[in-house]
Amino acid sequence: MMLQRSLRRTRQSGLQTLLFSTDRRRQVELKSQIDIPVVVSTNSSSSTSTSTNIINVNDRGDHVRINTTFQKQETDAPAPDHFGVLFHPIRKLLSSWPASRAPDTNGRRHPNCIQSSATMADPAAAISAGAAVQLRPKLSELAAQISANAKIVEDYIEAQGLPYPSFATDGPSNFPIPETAETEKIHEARQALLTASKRIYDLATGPNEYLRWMVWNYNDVSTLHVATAFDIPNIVPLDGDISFADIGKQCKVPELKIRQVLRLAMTNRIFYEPRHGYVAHTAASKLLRDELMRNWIAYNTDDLAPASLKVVEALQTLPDSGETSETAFALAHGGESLFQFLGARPERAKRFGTAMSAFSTGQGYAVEHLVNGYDWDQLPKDATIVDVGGATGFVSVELAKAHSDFKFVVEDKVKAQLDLGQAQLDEALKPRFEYLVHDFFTEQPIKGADVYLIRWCMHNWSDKYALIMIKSLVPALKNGSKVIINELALPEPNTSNPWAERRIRTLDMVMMMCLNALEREEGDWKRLFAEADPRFRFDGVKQPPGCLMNIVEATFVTE
Ligand SMILES: C[S@@+](CC[C@H](N)C(=O)[O-])C[C@H]1O[C@@H](n2cnc3c(N)ncnc32)[C@H](O)[C@@H]1O
Repeated sequence: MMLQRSLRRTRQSGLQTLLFSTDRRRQVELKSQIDIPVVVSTNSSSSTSTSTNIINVNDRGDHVRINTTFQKQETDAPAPDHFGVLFHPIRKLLSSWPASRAPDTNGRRHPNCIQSSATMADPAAAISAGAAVQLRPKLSELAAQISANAKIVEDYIEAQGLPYPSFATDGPSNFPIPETAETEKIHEARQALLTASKRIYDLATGPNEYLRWMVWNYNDVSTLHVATAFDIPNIVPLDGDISFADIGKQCKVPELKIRQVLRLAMTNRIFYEPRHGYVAHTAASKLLRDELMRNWIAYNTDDLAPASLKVVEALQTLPDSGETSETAFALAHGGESLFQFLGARPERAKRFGTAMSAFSTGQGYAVEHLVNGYDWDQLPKDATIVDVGGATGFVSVELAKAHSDFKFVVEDKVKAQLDLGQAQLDEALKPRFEYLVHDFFTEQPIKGADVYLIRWCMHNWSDKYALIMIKSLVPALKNGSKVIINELALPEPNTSNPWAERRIRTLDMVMMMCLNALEREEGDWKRLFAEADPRFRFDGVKQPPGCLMNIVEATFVTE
């Protein structure tokens, strides 16, 4: 009866919440509106009767409804804690969240998620519980979450004397709170703020309007396209303003049309009108002067947007293709694959390179996550690492700095990249480095290395080619050789922070559109290794804390 005693105690004390310890890593708040009739718990045996209950759980601020069916159970095992029996299904749900799938950037389940991933007993049930989280938020609860989390964030900014977030011309271009161990909680609050804000906006819009607006988003993209293509961010002075008429003259576009475009852009806080007929910069429009941002926008508007309108045709005419030449991108660009297209246009290739670096050099993608997030010390002290598709070898260089006896072979098909890496290599590292032109679709020439590292290469290729890539390694592998792949492993739906999830699912879609490729789930990785060779032991997927990428590992076992 310990649960009943606890509930009674809570009601008597007038508290609104109970603290429920699920595992050593965290505590979950449960609203005290729990009314579950039959629970028996003793020190030596436990039993529950069958009953179906709807429990309103507030899991760190999110409202969740879970339908729980309890089977009648008799067991001699001591109840793990006073909620252990009653909440066994929920407890299982929460604690089965595997460390290898740390779902948010800080290695914890996102506060707005209740279900775990592959290892859960009934992922489908959990996903539907997760869907309930997303589909049935209450406006007032969301508003309360927004208010509470905004206060946490604001208090921190003010206490630290940081610049206040703003779209004013002198506003900071990034959210002002740095990502450090100390600010972890503040960033959690910011994430919760973003998630609740999006939900309340969607809810208050309603499905009908929401859909109409969603499909109109290309107009927003078009304003960015026009602004950057006509160099308007550089025409508008950093201080002061300029008339629509003068912008029109400089762009050789009628004033009226410039005004039409910019006044829509202004609704997104890109430029603003400080006085009638005049345009000035906001913090966002100022960023459009930045070369990385302009490359990112141009790559998306010129190269990808036309491809996005060809996805239907690609799926209708070439649904099963895994070829890079049979993609929506190729349909939109005269039959050229992305690689052919870039190969024939050095300027576009350069722009693609900088756009990609803008996307993937952020904090969550830093090489240090691979250097610090994998147990390299388990390898022989003088291990040989082959950096397959390693470009200049910059990843190997970082590993070499941390492990003074490791040796490296950097392989790439593009000799120019290897030459550049070799030219930049520190004298002290030279004795431990080799560079080799190699096509990763052909047999691996470096035999018996301890690790074959593949970073950001596999997601460019369909399973057909990913399989060839892994099989090409097999003749070189010795017993115990490891294949380490460092890129993404898609989480189960609703198990990660919703913003991170949208980002990687968008990337997944882009990989299909451009290359008939994909971002893979843990199960996809496991299947690839099993298909490549039965001697692979799949060791799983890890996500270092704070990292947006995953480390996929398999060991070749012959003895
Ligand atoms: C996205 S980059 C990844 C580079 C690096 N591993 C990293 O972590 O940033 C992909 C690399 O694969 C190389 N590559 C593409 N096709 C290749 C092939 N068939 N054989 C070997 N390298 C290839 C490219 O030249 C490029 O350097």
